[in-house]
Amino acid sequence: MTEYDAILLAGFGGPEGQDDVIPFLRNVTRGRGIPEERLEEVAHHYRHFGGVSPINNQNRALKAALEAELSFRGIDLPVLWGNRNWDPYLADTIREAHAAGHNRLIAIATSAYSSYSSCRQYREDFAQALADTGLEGEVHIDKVRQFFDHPGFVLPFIEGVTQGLADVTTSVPGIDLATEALVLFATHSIPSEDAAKSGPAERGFGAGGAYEAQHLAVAEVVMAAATPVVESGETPTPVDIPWQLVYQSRSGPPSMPWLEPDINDVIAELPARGIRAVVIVPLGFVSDHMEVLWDLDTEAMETAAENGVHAVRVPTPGTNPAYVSGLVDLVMERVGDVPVEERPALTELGPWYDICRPGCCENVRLGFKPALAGMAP
Ligand SMILES: CC1=C(CCC(=O)O)c2cc3nc(cc4[nH]c(cc5[nH]c(cc1n2)c(C)c5CCC(=O)O)c(CCC(=O)O)c4C)C(CCC(=O)O)=C3C
Ligand SMILES: [Fe+2]
Repeated sequence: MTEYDAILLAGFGGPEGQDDVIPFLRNVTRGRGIPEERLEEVAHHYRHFGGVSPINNQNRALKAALEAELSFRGIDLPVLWGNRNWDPYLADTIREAHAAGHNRLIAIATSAYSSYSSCRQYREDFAQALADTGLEGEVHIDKVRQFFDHPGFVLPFIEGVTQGLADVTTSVPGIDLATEALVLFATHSIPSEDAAKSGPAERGFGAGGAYEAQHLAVAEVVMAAATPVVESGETPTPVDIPWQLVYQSRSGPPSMPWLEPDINDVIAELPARGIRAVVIVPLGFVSDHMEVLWDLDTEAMETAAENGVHAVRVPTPGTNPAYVSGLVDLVMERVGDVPVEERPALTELGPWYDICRPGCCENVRLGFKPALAGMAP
């Protein structure tokens, strides 16, 4: 048994009004070398929605759903919510936790895959929050494993793709799913250099690192489970529907390589490939972020319409009961010190590590920063 006295739900944070937009963007991009034009562009996405990101309300809803699930299971752990880049900030949440007597926290970061931005940066910000509050040695923070292949995270995507393919079949009469449809698994692009450094070096993941390998492995699981089976003839045969991993939300200077191809470039080529419909899966996102509302629902949908391609976007896990219950399972496997071989994982890559390996997801440009919940370098 590992004794924890609270769950720390660690979010990214987002603006909640027009006045928050610029200060929020400055928080996110401090020291990052993001070009001014890119910031203006992103500010415009937020301004379009009244300066309000959906992310904070998504996290409020997730917190409430986790509390309900914990109470239903009779588990006495409060859920404390803190963000990396906006109010409520991690440091404030941790200070309040300590004041209320909670000193052994198990963190859930709202991010499923391995990379600097999606794992290590959360761990660095935990370390920074303890330094800022002077609570090093007083408050202890562990973090649940990256959960890209946990059934709770994957099931909502399986439901969504199944539903999306059914929608395509009815909306585009006579479509042949095997030749005229395409499932696009979309995730956040990251610098190629960060991708290569994602995950432990000794696992030998190749150029795209653990980040790309994890997305590809989960996409395969989703396709295998969501593919319709044709019942005609002797043996039911699954329809072999083409799918592809694509990237979105590229930032940084144009001279710096980021993961490609971009979802819009791929959609623009679809008429030439004879594709008439796409199912867009926000595989890299745990809930409706600005990247989903703008980059997918606005931009990618527009590109699809311009090219005469029917497009449906699958829901994010959000507060899907399977996801909420899966997150509680992830906490409870740590509380119960459940052995690795008994932990659920739907791909060969997992279950991922509780304690990140030395050098895992380091950022070569920003240099070394202390991080919690990992092995000593
Ligand atoms: C992998 C990844 C995730 C997924 C993992 C996770 O979920 O944590 C993610 C999530 C998010 N990213 C978000 C917002 C932003 N990300 C930016 C910048 C960047 N993201 C990066 C990567 C990722 N980002 C990177 C490599 C940069 C370049 C600068 C840097 O190296 O840090 C910028 C600056 C402007 C721009 O450059 O686009 C903004 C505003 C929001 C909030 C959205 C909302 O408000 O709903 C969320 C959830
Ligand atoms: Fe981001």
